Amino acid sequence: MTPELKEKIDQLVEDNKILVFIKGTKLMPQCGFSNNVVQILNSLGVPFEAVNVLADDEIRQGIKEYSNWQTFPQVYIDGEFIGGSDIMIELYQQGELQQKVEVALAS
Ligand SMILES: N[C@@H](CCC(=O)N[C@@H](CS)C(=O)NCC(=O)O)C(=O)O
Ligand code: FES
Repeated sequence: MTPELKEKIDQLVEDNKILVFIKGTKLMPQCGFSNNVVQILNSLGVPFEAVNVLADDEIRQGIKEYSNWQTFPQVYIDGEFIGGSDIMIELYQQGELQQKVEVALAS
């Protein structure tokens, strides 16, 4: 990955307390896995930013290396890589996601 791309991703992660890399947009997710995390975050009613990896192949490939995670969605909360759809569903069901999000938004 180029230093420029790493810097671009660093900036995105830094600027957005809750950031998701998904296929499609918040309003129109293009895959069921991406849709899962969008709906979970919508149901929590928290602000979040979404990057559509289908619209940017450089980011689509680069973020896999950056996160060391090969699939989408990818979720970052407060600069920390959380995981994908399975992990988000699990955290949500355990009530841990609500907690993480509250802590992130309060900081
Ligand atoms: N078990 C994964 C499912 C996600 C998944 O399998 N994503 C695939 C299909 S959308 C993917 O991103 N493949 C890599 C790519 O399309 O670049 C999760 O929990 O997030
Ligand atoms: S785009 Fe086919 S499974 Fe996600």
